[in-house]
Amino acid sequence: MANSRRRPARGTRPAGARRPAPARPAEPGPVLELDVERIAHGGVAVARHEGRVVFVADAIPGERVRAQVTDAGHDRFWRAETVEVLDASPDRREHVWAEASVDRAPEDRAGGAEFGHIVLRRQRELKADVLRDALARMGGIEREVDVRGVDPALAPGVDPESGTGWRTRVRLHVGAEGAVGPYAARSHRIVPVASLPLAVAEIESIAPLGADRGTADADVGATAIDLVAPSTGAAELVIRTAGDRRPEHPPTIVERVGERSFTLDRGGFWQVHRGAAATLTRAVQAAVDPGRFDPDAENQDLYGGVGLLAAAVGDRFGPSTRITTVEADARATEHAGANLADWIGARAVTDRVDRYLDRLAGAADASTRGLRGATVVLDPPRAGAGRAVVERLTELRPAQVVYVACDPVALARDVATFRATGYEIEALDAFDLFPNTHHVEAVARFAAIV
Ligand SMILES: C[S@@+](CC[C@H](N)C(=O)[O-])C[C@H]1O[C@@H](n2cnc3c(N)ncnc32)[C@H](O)[C@@H]1O
Repeated sequence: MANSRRRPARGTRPAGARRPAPARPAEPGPVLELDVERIAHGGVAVARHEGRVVFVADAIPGERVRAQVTDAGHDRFWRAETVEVLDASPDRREHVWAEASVDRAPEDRAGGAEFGHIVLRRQRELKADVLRDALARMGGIEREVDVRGVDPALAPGVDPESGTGWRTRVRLHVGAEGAVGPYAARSHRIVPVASLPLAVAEIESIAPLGADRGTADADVGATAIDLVAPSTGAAELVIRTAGDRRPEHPPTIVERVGERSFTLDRGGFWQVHRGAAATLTRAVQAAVDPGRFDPDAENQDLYGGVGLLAAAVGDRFGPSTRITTVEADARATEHAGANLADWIGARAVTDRVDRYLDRLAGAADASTRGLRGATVVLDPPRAGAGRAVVERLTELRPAQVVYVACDPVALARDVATFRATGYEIEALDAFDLFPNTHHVEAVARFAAIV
């Protein structure tokens, strides 16, 4: 069971601790001088060597770098790590996290901040490039898009210049001999760190960092330490062990977004950037086309979590708006029901979205409207909604779908399915909810073209 706040004694190797992955894959190759061409999905850059693509980490398009090939085991491409920057981009800066810097050996670079050496403006341009390229190649549409930073007014404490101080959830791993830290950039090797600059200050202040604080969590069989800083109440530290099971009544926390409060399990899903929930609330409200919105239709918040985006829709269109939030996790649905209790028209359902849509399709006949005329908010996990869900959803002919996407390639694949089923993108916005990483969030509105 997870336990919080207990600080065990220093010491021995934990029974269930994960062994670090080997620092290098099996087939390291040569050190190359590479001209870096463009950015690829996943935060690595693309260069070429003797006709072969080389994915190179910690480089910026336009730079010339020396890179160690770490994986030469593929015919079509190799992987490499920058070990020296020979001709630096004007957009290169000192890494915001010293422990993730290119000055360190690649295997000792902390993961999770793979754009931290790039000025924010350029990070956002690169994210826009990836999104535009994915939409063109996989979605078949040419579309310009800007990636916008979070409005500083929505994220107190976040530094809008460096893009630090935003992460409200952090997982540190506990390894052999009690080492505690994030994983290295491209392996499961634990990198002990003295700072967590991407995290909000409350998390940094309670995290077991640095040699002096060390950790003895290993002694209680800890495999990870989760740090959670909700927008109300104190930050918490939760020790995870190998046999962890979710307790019947997990501790809850409360997150505030504007005037609204959302209760959720402490370990439950919540948008990670301090200003993300408010940013997406605004973005979804702006994305819904009021001309297509019918408050009496069977509006849906699919992959609804604890009801954040259903609330966004309800707050825009009024308390009698009908909306059903659908979520696979029963505890989250329970919270969604309570969080949305002041809406007469709100319902929370525990189900997998694919099964739920199948049931709706089965029930939609002359006597029910199904999703005709409805507005659907779709906020799937990183893998996207997928072809089966998009096909089933569009068969039900909603008036509009507002898709919140945290992966450009998954979005682009789903765009292709939407288009094949008679829906087109009408609006697209993108937000930098993960500064100093390669991740980007997009909000798109689809509507039927026939
Ligand atoms: C990206 S989160 C979005 C949650 C919510 N919209 C928010 O912004 O807080 C995706 C949610 O989908 C849920 N989920 C994942 N797979 C699902 C599925 N197949 N059917 C229903 N819900 C699912 C997860 O539990 C998670 O709460």
